[in-house]
Amino acid sequence: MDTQSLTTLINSITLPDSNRTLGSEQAVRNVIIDNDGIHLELVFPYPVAHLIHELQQRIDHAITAKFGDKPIFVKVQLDIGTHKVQPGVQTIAGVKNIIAVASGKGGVGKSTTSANLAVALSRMGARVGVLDADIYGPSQPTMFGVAGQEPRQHQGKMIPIMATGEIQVMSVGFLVDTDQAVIWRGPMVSQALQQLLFQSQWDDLDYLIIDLPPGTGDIQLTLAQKIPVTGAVVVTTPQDVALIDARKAVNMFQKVNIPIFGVLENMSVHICSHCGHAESVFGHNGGKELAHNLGVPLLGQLPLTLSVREAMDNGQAYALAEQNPQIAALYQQAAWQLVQALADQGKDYSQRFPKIVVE
Ligand SMILES: Nc1ncnc2c1ncn2[C@@H]1O[C@H](COP(=O)(O)OP(=O)(O)OP(=O)(O)O)[C@@H](O)[C@H]1O
Repeated sequence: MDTQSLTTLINSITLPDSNRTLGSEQAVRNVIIDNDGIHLELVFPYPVAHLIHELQQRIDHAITAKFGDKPIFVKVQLDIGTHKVQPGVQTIAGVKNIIAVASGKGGVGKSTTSANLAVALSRMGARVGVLDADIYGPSQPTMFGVAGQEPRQHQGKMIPIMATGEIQVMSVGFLVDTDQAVIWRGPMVSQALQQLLFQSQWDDLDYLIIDLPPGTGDIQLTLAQKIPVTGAVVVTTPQDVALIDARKAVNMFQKVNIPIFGVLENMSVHICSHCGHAESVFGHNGGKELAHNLGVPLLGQLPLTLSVREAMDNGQAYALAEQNPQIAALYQQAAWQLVQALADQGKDYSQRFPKIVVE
């Protein structure tokens, strides 16, 4: 056994639930063979805690089959970078990547999706935040069970509220009586969103999820023009009225050069909590077809289930994932596809170079 052939073998191993290999991800560093056994270091551009166990088994199998039984020591590190955003918009300190979660139509489960994707990403080992940009109807404080809390101030900045699972949450719901916000007009709404984002002291986030209000109004315009967005997730139910509006949201992102990382179909089927019967209440596969037509991944098809509704209403977003492995697996699969799509985006190196001024 020599290092070269061992490295070639390790490079050919595929990642669980992916067609990527350790080689295609350039993940393999420092393969060392010594008296103790085999030592290898893997570096990934996305969180991988969810797949480490299976990956380790694949590595053990492959090496043992070819080179016989030897102790194998695998060290895993994350190197999640900052990726490109719309031209002309600067990235923010403390936030590597912003993911906008949008829908055309209201009530399709955007906030539910935002909260659950955040939980999934956190459980996968990423540093995650959620910004509730639904100024007229903030729901993240409720879903994370932190409603009524007030962010502390530090050196003129607001410290996001820490929800279970180490998720940093900011919402207009922490700052104002939301009944007042209903009468706000365009410029105030836009101002509020920018304050929430830029005046918060985000602590080294790999991903900040922005839960947008439905539609393509003032908030979306501000987002497109002023906020450094790496990409978007579009949430829809399978029914035609939701899909028509979802396409409008897609068009908006495409116009402003924000890539769509995928479509998540919510409320795909209703699962009866008594007999387990699945019924397509809102039609069949609409989100799947939208994703296909756009040429983007279908991140998942989430059922309409009582446990999800109850968990969201009771501030149990994190507990849902721990108590309901089937639902957790669907969101994890969605988050896994999302971070892979995001990692394919070009990197942003603008912060690394000094500005050159020609006089
Ligand atoms: N998969 C699901 N199963 C059961 N209930 C769900 C599911 N997805 C969302 N819900 C429930 O549907 C309601 C609306 O969901 P949510 O608030 O996430 O939608 P939204 O698109 O963010 O709404 P809005 O347009 O008001 O911002 C909530 O009560 C939520 O708990």
